[in-house]
Amino acid sequence: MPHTNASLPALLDGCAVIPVLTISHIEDALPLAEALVKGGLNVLELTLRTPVALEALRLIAAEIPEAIIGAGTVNTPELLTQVTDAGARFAVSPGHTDRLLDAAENSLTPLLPGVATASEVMHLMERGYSMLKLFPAEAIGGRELLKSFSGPLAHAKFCPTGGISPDLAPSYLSLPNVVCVGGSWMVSAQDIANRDWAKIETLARAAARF
Ligand SMILES: O=C(O)C(=O)C[C@H](O)[C@H](O)COP(=O)(O)O
Repeated sequence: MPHTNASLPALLDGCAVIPVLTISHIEDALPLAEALVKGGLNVLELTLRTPVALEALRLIAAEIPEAIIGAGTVNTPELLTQVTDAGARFAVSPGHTDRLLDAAENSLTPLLPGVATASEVMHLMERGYSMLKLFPAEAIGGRELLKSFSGPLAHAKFCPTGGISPDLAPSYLSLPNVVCVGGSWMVSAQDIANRDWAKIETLARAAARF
């Protein structure tokens, strides 16, 4: 039986906001994840955009058991294998390819694949996926696009990400086809560079109330 991401809703249960992390310095990994978890956000997406990302993933997975750590930017089958080995509980991609979906079918790590069009939603639903990342959400129509999808693609559920601010997040979350939103507003590069973990925790706490 090929794997889809049917296990994702249970893994993300109760999570409305997924912080999208980009870590440039390995020594930031643990205090950053700790601040988010303390603020009430325990599902984290760590992007593979920096040279230390895999090591940071491994560290958070090993040291912070309260965190449900997933990997973002998982754009190839090779990366899916690497993040699985590093301890990722789920993987996220900005889009999808047949190679990536074939690899995900044989992986125990559930994939949240990215979509931007109705055809892509149909393609993924045909392959057994009903929970999808809408990316880049704001740039491609955001809430209006999701409302338009809800009629003809009623069974698809989304985690919109890309350009979502704390002002916009609640109105995304009020849509019936939105399960959670992803965003980086509570983990800005500037706050991480300042090692302002208290501010990040405060922003996380506000997001956890959405
Ligand atoms: O690296 C990836 O896999 C991504 O797709 C990145 C993130 O989903 C967006 O960059 C988050 O968007 P912002 O909230 O606008 O910062």
